[in-house]
Amino acid sequence: MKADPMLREVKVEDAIGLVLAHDLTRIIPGEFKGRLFRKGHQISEEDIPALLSIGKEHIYVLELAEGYLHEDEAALRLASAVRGTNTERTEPHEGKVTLKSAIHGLAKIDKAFVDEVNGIGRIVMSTIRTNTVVKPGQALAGTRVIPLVIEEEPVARVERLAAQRRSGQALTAGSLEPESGGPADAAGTPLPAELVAVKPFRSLRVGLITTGSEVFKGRIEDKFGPVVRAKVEALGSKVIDQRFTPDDMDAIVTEIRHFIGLGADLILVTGGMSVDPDDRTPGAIARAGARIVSYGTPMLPGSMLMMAYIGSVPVMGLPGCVMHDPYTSFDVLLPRICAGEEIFREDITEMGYGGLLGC
Ligand SMILES: Nc1nc2c(c(=O)[nH]1)N[C@H]1C(S)=C(S)[C@@H](COP(=O)(O)OP(=O)(O)OC[C@H]3O[C@@H](n4cnc5c(N)ncnc54)[C@H](O)[C@@H]3O)O[C@H]1N2
Ligand code: MOO
Repeated sequence: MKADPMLREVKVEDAIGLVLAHDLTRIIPGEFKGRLFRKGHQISEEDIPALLSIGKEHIYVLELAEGYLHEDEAALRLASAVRGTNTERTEPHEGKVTLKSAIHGLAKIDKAFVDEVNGIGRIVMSTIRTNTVVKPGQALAGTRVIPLVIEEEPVARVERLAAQRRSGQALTAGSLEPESGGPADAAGTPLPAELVAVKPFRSLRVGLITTGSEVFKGRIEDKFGPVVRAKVEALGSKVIDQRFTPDDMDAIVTEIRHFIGLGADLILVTGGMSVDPDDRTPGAIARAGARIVSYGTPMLPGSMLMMAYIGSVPVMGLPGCVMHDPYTSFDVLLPRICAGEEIFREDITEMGYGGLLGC
């Protein structure tokens, strides 16, 4: 391999007293993968057998020229440029910097920005998917550059892209010219964008309505309530009350209005969502005066879910599979609602791609 002009190649036996230019990794399959020596380590005579054992007969000593960055510094600058609210940054490790969540919340990752950065070349920005629920300490993004030493320009370009994106200007691929289409408020004023960030969950007061004559009349025990309650509580919200109704539209409408009157932040109506004559929930949500965002969600399981709003209060019709399957369309939408986001028709339609999980 051709040596970089900033790196002086030295035989290991001649390296005593010199300083390593980068972390050195040891891999023993099935046992160990990690750093054997840290960048900046001063080589001593005892290190020589270990270096030879990982195949190093020569090492690089770093002499950085003007306008060039070491991989650690480049990774740090990239991570700092993209880091948003409620994130923590690690120190470089083997040339990589990780951004982690500082809180339990909803990861927000700007996919278009990530694509743009990775299109530059020799720069890696690897992230989890946006709208993932994350715990404190969970990794959100990793940054690194491919060469050990890189010109400053591509890193500075990411910094410029990040600054422009944050200031609410979307970018056309490959250019730094702003275009319309960035995040904006209702008046069309551009909003600052987050590139890698975590939104905290709000504590919502949730009204739960369980429909079904078989449950109402005591023929079977309610199994929906405990499942929904656990999902709501896991996100830091609370079910303020659970009301039961038979398969009767007026009764369901009455309970929806009851929770609106109580000032609930979210209303969940379980069961009665499919095609039987006794399935009254979608009609009841509409009759209660809701604006229907969608009846039908292109995700399996969870295809019969209804997303609606009465004023600003989200109302969801939850099909039977929410009680049965561990991960459905409800588990995609609930965290976003708990993070204070409004769900639009487009959010629903894009759930189809990758949404076939079973059922
Ligand atoms: N021909 C079609 N069949 C089905 C369709 C369809 O589009 N066409 N959709 C399927 C999907 S998807 C689902 S999900 C299910 C059920 O949806 P529903 O929300 O209408 O569920 P129910 O009919 O109300 O109940 C189904 C099943 O679950 C029991 N149940 C309901 N609530 C409770 C509760 N609180 N506790 C315990 N058990 C409950 C209920 O007794 C029924 O056995 O429909 C598919 N079929
Ligand atoms: O809504 Mo069903 O909810 O796809 O199994």
